[in-house]
Amino acid sequence: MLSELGSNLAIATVLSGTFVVLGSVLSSSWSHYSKVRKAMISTEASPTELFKSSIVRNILLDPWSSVKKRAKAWSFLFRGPQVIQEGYNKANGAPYEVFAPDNRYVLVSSDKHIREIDAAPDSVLSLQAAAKQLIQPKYTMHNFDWFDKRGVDGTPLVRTLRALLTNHIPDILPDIHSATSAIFDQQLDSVPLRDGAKSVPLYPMVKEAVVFSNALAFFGPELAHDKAFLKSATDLIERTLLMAEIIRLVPGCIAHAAGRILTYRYATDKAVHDALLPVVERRLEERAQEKLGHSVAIHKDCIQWIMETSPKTKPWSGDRIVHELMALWFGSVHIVTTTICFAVHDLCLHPEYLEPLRKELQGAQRVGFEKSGKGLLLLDSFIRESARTTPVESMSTRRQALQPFSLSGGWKVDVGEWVCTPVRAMMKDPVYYAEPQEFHGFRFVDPGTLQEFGDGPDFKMPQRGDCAQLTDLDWQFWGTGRMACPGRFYAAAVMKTIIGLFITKYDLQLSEPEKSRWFIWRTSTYPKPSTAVLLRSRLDRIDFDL
Ligand code: HEM
Repeated sequence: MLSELGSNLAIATVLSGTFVVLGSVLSSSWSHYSKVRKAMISTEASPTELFKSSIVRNILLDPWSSVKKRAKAWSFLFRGPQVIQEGYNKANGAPYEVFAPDNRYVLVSSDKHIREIDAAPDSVLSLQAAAKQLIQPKYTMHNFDWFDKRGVDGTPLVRTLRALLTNHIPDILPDIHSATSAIFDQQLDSVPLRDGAKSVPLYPMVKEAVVFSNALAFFGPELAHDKAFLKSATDLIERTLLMAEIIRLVPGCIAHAAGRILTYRYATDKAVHDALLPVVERRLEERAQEKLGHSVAIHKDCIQWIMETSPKTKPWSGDRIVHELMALWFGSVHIVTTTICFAVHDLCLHPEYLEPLRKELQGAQRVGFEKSGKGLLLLDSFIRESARTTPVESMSTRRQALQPFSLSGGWKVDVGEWVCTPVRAMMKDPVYYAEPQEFHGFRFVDPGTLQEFGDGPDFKMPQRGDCAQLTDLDWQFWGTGRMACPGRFYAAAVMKTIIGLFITKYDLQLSEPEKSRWFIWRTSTYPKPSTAVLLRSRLDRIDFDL
């Protein structure tokens, strides 16, 4: 589906791009012409003076630059990370702008400007509004018309994830571990053994494990074991990506019609909604029964916690809870899957890290991880370095302006435009990281900790003393301040569990290391679903049991 997504988007883009570049040049020329005409009527300026103005010069004398500008905006779809990097290199720490076909983004990287974004009220800069533009929930999430402004009807989701799910991690890790191990065994069973190894496409293998983990954590064991539900819920993610992109790219006047047709033709949101709703309604009923003094089943999952933390004065309806769960599902499965895939690629490319990581996973550190869902410092550093060198996202801290917003120094963000951070470029900047282009899996480990794991190769630590951890908020990976990802502790624990299984169960290498392993769409770098890994079962393995 992801490769289908890539090729469908490419074809749709080339076709609609040609029309829209021409159309938008014509329409922008027309609107500039009208502005000039109005200006001529309303000012004292002579036509000659006005003719010298930049607008007239640009549009009437230099239509070519308008075409170039639009073409560049469309090229953002295929080379977004590069466009952002080029702007970053020129800006020298100052804000700068980039254009996509459907929007203008102002990118900021200094501490001062990032703090200004975080301090702006939700009624001025909104993460929710940016997310709404990104995934078009009205069409992709069963008509979910969420609020632009955060917390209008409470923020039970943030409390659910940040506190309740985080505390619950040690309880669910053993199930996630054993289910993932079984998923891996099953996937390998269907593949022939050649020269002692099996070649398995990595992305579907990881996706199945993440889908199970998140379904268990969010919806509970009943739905996590329902294969038909998991299939629809998995399709929902990739179709949402595809549909939202098409709706964003077609001209505004036909976006609604396109949305309706796509919903009718491709959507799986109804199936997911209809499977979740009775479960949620049953929970609401149980809560009512409990209030009357009846004893009811105990559930520990996000359905239950969102219900319990929703505002007492105006509790959320079943439908509202389901919509929130669907958005949570979409936002979490994909990013965790892709981040794990790149970390596994890095394990294949840097096999010298495997032995110390195995020692850690089979030693005393593991006990701490089982109890708290935290720790495993070598693996933590390896994942952080992998995400630093190959981040899925090139933009973070996205905020859409609901009112005009000005940054200190004069940069303006108009209503509808976004302000965000160039996370990928920042993570490759020598200002923040020594030898930023090089991969050093134990960059963030304290040398004493590394020594405990013995006499392996002499790992280079270009940033001695920097013991930053995966879940720390100093690197834009999880966003900024009060909006920073509330699911990061869960995400880190699941990533360590799944990557830990690859490390302890297999010797691994890329099947075709010379082939490209990713493709770009807008600001995202996606692992190619066809990339396969050669897995050799480690007969002498002591499994990383939980
Ligand atoms: C590698 C995995 C993940 C990454 C890189 C990631 C990254 C992010 C980022 C960059 C933001 C925006 C923060 C901002 O703009 O300031 C965010 C928000 C969010 N994330 Fe994650 N995330 C991940 C996994 C998860 C998971 C597994 C969950 C759920 C368990 C989750 C739930 C959320 C929610 C609900 C928000 C919105 C927070 C709000 O509205 O205040 N994320 N995440």
